[in-house]
Amino acid sequence: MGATEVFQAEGIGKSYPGVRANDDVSFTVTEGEIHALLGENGAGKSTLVKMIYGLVRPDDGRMSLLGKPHEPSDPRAARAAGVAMVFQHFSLFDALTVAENIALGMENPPLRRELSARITDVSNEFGLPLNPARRIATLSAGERQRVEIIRCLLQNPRLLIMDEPTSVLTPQEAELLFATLRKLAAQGTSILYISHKLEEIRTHCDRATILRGGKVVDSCDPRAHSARELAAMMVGGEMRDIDRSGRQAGEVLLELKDLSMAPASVEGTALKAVSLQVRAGEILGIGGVAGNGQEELLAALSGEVRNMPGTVVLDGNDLSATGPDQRRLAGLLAAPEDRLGHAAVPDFSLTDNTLLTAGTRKGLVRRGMIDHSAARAYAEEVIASFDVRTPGPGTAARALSGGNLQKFVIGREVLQAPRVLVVNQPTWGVDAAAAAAVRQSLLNLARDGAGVIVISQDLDELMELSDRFCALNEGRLSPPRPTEDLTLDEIGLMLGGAHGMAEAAI
Ligand SMILES: Nc1ncnc2c1ncn2[C@@H]1O[C@H](COP(=O)(O)OP(=O)(O)OP(=O)(O)O)[C@@H](O)[C@H]1O
Repeated sequence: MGATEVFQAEGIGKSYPGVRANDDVSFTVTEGEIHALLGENGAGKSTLVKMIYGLVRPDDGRMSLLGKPHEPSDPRAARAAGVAMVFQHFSLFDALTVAENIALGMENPPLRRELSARITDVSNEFGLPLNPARRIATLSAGERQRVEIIRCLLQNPRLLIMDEPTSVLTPQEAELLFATLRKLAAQGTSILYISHKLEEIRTHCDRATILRGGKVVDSCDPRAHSARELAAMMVGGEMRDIDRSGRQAGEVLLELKDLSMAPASVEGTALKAVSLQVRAGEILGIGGVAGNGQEELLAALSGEVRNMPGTVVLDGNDLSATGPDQRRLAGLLAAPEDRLGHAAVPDFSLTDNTLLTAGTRKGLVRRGMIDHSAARAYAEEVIASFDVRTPGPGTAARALSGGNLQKFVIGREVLQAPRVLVVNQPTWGVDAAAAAAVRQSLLNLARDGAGVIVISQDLDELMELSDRFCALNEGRLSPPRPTEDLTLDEIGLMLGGAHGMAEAAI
């Protein structure tokens, strides 16, 4: 045994109804190590870290931290033992300042002035620029994450858990985060890191434990493997290549003409004279840092927000005054970014969740009557076609792992054969194999003659999928450019000045 052990799990098990989420999981994290947890959606990563952080109790096995038994009854006990966790979804109050939010999470907060000074110290020490007096509402996603990280660092954790921390960050913000994690590791803090971004894990992690179906199937030095090899270990088989063939741009299906729209909330972004065309058989990629009007654009297209006459035209018909149901019937479908709450009702079964968007177009609701067996059959079709890992269509949406719910949400729209499909962050939190499947389904949809708009912060994804690319920047859409000719530098320029970018690059 070389390096000092900080955390150890031995034979950990946890079952949910119909699912063995963790099965005989054993692994060790050593001092100052950045340790990746890898696995497909539903492999059991979140369940495992929730047990370490005291949110879930294991059914079997033992954990130890710094040589002592680790059996936290709640997160407070886990924090007291030296474990901190940064979640995928932030839990910050928009109306309060950075310092006020951090004070709220502390057991014995010091006086505000002293706390602000400590926040500034930690932020300087770890290169995470943050002003303690700023209101959360004014911060970018990357800055909000810094608040969460600094909150954790003030506890001097021995083990810091991060669940998909870079999925909301710009490339510059992600670099800043890794520089911070390196410093922390050099000081002896151990980091347990969940991510689906394999290149990121290869570059920054010292060790990887790979889970499949709740079991540890491998452990390796990720730097010694290609991303493809890591993906193969996760799925237990070879990755298939994406097939981009067979697409041909045809007639214009959807046209936005000078679409302007007030923001949905005070924190929102106004859309400013957005114009675009989507042709049959093509994928239009829209890049940009979150918060630059992406949600507003999706709401304007889905019909959740009505538009000025003549601004949204599908197949020559003005849809601007119509709501979501009429747009779906006409063939304009949308899958929003926030899957739990917006795209799906958490407490509804998957069957009932099909009714939300497929009710009319798939004939699951006729003259106000729900056809339950048709809805169930459609849910089953989505589950089978999109490889959604779940005990069945009666399962509540909230019981699915994040990536599996995303596959369900995208599948529910794709299988309705839209004329035009708009998706926002289609593979956010989705594992490499499932992301490839989701992307392939969008390519196939376009190949079969639909128009697709992909809104995403993942530039690699946009380069892989889109025929033309435009950037959304403070509610303005740049003119489209053919993706083939674009270099990453040019894309950077198109995104340049986007909200949060300049600051993150400092
Ligand atoms: N509260 C719960 N109730 C029922 N089943 C659950 C619950 N939480 C997790 N599961 C199930 O346990 C399994 C493991 O889920 P978990 O969220 O740990 O996976 P994951 O590897 O983190 O996935 P992802 O990468 O998609 O976040 C999944 O099949 C999931 O559906």
